[in-house]
Amino acid sequence: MTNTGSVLQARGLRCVFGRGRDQQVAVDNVDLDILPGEVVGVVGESGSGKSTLGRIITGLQSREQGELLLCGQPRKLHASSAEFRRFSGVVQMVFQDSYSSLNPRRTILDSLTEPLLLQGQSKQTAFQQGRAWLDRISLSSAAAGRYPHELSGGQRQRVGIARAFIVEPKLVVCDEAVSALDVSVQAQILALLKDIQQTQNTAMLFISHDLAVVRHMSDRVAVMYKGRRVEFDDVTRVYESPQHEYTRRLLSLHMEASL
Ligand SMILES: Nc1ncnc2c1ncn2[C@@H]1O[C@H](COP(=O)(O)OP(=O)(O)OP(=O)(O)O)[C@@H](O)[C@H]1O
Repeated sequence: MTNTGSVLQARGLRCVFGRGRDQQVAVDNVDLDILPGEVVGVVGESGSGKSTLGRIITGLQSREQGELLLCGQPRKLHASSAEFRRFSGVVQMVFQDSYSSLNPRRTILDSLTEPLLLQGQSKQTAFQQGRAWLDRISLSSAAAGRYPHELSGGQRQRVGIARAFIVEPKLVVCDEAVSALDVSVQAQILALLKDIQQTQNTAMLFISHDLAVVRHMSDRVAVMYKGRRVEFDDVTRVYESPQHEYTRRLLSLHMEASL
């Protein structure tokens, strides 16, 4: 695979869970590329392999096969904490449940600045940046010393987003980043995410089962079906003239649900 300046280049990714008759091919021969600053949405029904794909890219999940380059650097097949750390300045993740990225026993400022400290920054510089980020995500300075359970779901997700972007990674994988939030809060969080992503010109893999949200956020969209990427194109083209039968079905279900 040649390095074309893409933030992410993936060829033939494959991930299998279980053995024998219980074997489940979660991600099956998936190719993907993401350009600097581009937002690629991933849609598909439950169990189609969206999260597994995102976890392979962030290094939280091993894969059996496939080449994966992040900013031209090959990522190993096996997930490990060393591999995760090696790429932490390049790729970060925003989880559905912000409790997954925030340690319940650590203060908000400690959790927020952890990625900076892992990169070797001094505590003083990291805390300074952390406080500036709290301001940027519209949290008061009092939030610095609070614990995750003392914040609302929306505030926690703001911190989860800031924690992912604080190291200025080239790529952020968002897995159902707003699905756990009230509809009224979702729009604010999406606006914040888009604003930070555009200001930092960060590429994003935006995984969601919500087709309207993906259309709003993405430049291109990949449609997953039974572990396969069945369509991958400009978001308007996919939504207005879907080529694959499964995409047409998914879109018509979405239309019915929104009537
Ligand atoms: N750790 C695991 N162990 C065993 N099977 C798994 C594991 N993670 C995922 N799977 C299986 O892999 C398939 C893909 O799951 P995945 O979570 O990637 O789908 P998804 O499209 O993200 O679904 P959802 O929208 O419900 O989160 C599913 O059949 C799932 O049951």
